[in-house]
Amino acid sequence: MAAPPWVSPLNQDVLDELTGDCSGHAEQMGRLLLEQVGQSGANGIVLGLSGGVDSAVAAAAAARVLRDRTLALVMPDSDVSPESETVDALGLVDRLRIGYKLLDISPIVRAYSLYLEPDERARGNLRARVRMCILYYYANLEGRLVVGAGDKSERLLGYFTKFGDGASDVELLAGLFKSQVRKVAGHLGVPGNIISKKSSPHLWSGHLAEKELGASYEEIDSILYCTLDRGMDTLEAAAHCDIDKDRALRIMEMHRKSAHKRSPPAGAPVQ
Ligand SMILES: Nc1ncnc2c1ncn2[C@@H]1O[C@H](COP(=O)(O)OP(=O)(O)OC[C@H]2O[C@@H]([n+]3cccc(C(=O)O)c3)[C@H](O)[C@@H]2O)[C@@H](O)[C@H]1O
Ligand SMILES: Nc1ncnc2c1ncn2[C@@H]1O[C@H](COP(=O)(O)OP(=O)(O)OP(=O)(O)O)[C@@H](O)[C@H]1O
Ligand SMILES: [Mg+2]
Repeated sequence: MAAPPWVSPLNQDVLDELTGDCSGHAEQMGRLLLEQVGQSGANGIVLGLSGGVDSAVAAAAAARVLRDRTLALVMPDSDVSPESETVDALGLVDRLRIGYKLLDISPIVRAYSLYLEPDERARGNLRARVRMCILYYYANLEGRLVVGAGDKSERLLGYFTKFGDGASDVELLAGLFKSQVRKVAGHLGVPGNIISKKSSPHLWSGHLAEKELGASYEEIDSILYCTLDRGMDTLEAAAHCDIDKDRALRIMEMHRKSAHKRSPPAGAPVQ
């Protein structure tokens, strides 16, 4: 089968280097969770479980150390979420033996839409923000911390909804590129179909991450790794990774333009 148009040939050595030894990451995530729950005095954690690989890894890491204190919220919007995602999320909850609630957010999103002019992107981000509100509802109700599952690739590109899925008390995957998350998922026993499925925010029908981003995660991870972790300039990284230079420049442009999503709001004190 021909590769989709947003995928270009790639230097596999770079990817092999960055996904090299992933054996310690699951333990690190467990330590971070225990430390944050311990220090805050929280009763446990709550996380959104979509059926995608990021939240599956977060849930599996949490189940290892806080099985009885982990609540997974499965929150499809039945107007746009594929049913297969909910089936995968519920299957994982069963396998991990963690507590869960299934809540269809479609009536909530529809209620907003009664009063707001239509816009696909704004409504898509609203879905992420409705999920955030429900996560914090349960955090308040049951004394839990909200655990976010944005990976390093998404965070560095700003590929998340500000104050939506980007809002949390603990970011569990922020140190792992998407390629690393997929490998750690294997160590944690996440089912193969969740690991290999195409990444998607499902904020609207037919929404696919790599299509919207215009590059594959392998390309994105290689460029971000070579520039930000290994200190190459963008064109050097593009040549090193065998990636089209305009694509590499676009990736780094997304990184620069999204700096505001990784910082406190302008004017807010940082201490
Ligand atoms: N320079 C600046 N300084 C300070 N603030 C700035 C700003 N530029 C924009 N802003 C603010 O940021 C807002 C835009 O950010 P935002 O509301 O997030 O919206 P935006 O970045 O336009 O959209 C979110 C993106 O993340 C993707 N996403 C969302 C959720 C989950 C996932 C996933 O992978 O699962 C992916 C989604 O597909 C979309 O591409 C602006 O409306 C403005 O309020
Ligand atoms: N239907 C859903 N139910 C519960 N939480 C959700 C749902 N959709 C998204 N989320 C939350 O928003 C986060 C961001 O979604 P995102 O699509 O980036 O992650 P993912 O689905 O776990 O993995 P992938 O990025 O590979 O699709 C998820 O990790 C999850 O916590
Ligand atoms: Mg997803």
